[in-house]
Amino acid sequence: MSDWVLPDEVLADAPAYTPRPHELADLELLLSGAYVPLSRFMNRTEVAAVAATGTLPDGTAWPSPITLEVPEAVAAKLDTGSPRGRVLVLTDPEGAPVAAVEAVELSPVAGGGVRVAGEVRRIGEVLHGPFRRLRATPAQTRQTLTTSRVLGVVADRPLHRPQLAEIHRAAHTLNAHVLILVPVAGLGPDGLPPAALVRSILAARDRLPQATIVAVPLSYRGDEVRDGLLTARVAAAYGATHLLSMGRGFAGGSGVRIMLPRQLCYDVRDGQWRAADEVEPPFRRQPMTSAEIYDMLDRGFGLPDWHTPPAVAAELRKARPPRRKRGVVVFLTGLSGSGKSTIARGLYDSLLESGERTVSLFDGDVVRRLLSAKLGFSPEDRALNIRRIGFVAAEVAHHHGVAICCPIAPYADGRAEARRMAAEAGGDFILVHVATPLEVCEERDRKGLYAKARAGQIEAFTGISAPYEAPADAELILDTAQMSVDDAVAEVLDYLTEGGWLETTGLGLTGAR
Ligand SMILES: Nc1ncnc2c1ncn2[C@@H]1O[C@H](COP(=O)(O)OS(=O)(=O)O)[C@@H](OP(=O)(O)O)[C@H]1O
Ligand SMILES: Nc1ncnc2c1ncn2[C@@H]1O[C@H](COP(=O)(O)OP(=O)(O)O)[C@@H](O)[C@H]1O
Repeated sequence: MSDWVLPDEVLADAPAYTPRPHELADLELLLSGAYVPLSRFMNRTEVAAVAATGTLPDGTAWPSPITLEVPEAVAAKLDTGSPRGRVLVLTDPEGAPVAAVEAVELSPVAGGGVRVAGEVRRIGEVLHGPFRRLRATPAQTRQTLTTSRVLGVVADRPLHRPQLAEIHRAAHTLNAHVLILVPVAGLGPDGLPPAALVRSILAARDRLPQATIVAVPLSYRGDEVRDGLLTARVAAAYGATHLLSMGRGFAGGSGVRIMLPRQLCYDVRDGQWRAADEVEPPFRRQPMTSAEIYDMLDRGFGLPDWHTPPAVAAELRKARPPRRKRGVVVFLTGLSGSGKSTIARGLYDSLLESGERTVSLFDGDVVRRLLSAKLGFSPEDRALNIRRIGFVAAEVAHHHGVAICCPIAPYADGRAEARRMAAEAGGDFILVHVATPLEVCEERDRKGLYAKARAGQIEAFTGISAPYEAPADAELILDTAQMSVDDAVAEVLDYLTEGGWLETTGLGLTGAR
């Protein structure tokens, strides 16, 4: 830690900025000492060293850059040369100050934005968020660990019986206390929201050996090897001497020894989980894969007792109700005049008629008049428009409703953000690309806008003078040049029915024109 002095009046005058979620998670880890010996956002030399050699300049192994990037407008308010001018207050998403960073170096990054390097200092407690009581710091956690061996387990997925058996076996072999670290900085690899993951782990508590459970703001960056190394480092900071690798490619070299799991299987003769080679094939039952587990939950089947303790199964049923009860966002994207609103209305009417699900329609006109009043069509305004739509749609999905939205949404980034928001709210997201060719949309020109755009009377018109990034991740693609309105609506309804979001019976198509 630095001996950085930070008087109150300096803080009061300092600019404030809310970092992105993964940066806030890094900030928490820096502040809590989980990234020891690192205590600051990295500077250029450190980032270069990590990229080139996988070490900090002092030789400490370090897999990933830990950086903070701010918009140019924020960086412009900082003066690295002056002790008062280089203070940046970092706030949580609600705007409450969490920390200050001493911006000793600013470096522009490709594609806009400026990287801010410097020490961080906590200036406010994070008071909110579920399961705060489980957020012990590494120092607090280490104090409670009295055994010489501590088996770390990064529980980024729920613990079913095979994993529980594995933990028992490893803890017994090592004669170690168990330290369960639950990553809570974002969606888990199975797409479970953090609070649901923690609940599922707590539900397995009485099936664990003596264990300490800690929620850690760890998030994965998408590179399994580096993520594994960083996780091992964090586990060591929390006091783990060993780390049980549960399907993840952890690697040693960070002060912990990696325990490779043995593939256990269920022995139908006595209901025990044993190493596969200890059970003869006719009596062996393999653990279920994540895909099998989630498929059962999606279809509303209970998880079997031989595989999952009932209390864990109950939590997972809550977190992931069957699709016919789960919230879902149906997001139609496409050019102006492609047919989004017409299909959305047909779908909405059908669902209202069937009465099977609660449904909200966020039609373009209503959105632009109310939710996004005063926004225009610059890339920034469109992004904000889609963020707002994605936000309210995710809230609908959170409460198990169906949200239908039909903005042009021309940018892949905005659509991805809407998808993420739905997932974080525990809902599903179905992207429907209404892929009617531009010529057909222009030919229809229902509102006469294409003619005006061609005549240069409307600036930045999608498809003419502004981009439309065709999705590569659409669940459904409809070309309305080739089909009737009824058929287009029926395709979406079929998709929802086949996927289990709607019951198979009772849907008429009378709403579609
Ligand atoms: N410059 C420009 N580009 C595209 N569209 C324009 C523009 N100016 C006005 N309009 C009208 O606004 C409707 C699109 O609004 P959206 O909210 O769906 O757009 S976006 O998702 O924010 O890009 C769109 O309606 P739809 O035809 O229903 O798609 C147009 O009628
Ligand atoms: N299969 C179809 N699906 C949807 N709209 C269609 C179809 N065939 C023709 N159309 C016509 O295309 C136009 C689409 O307009 P609209 O739904 O407002 O598009 P958008 O919301 O994408 O701007 C409507 O006049 C509609 O009647």
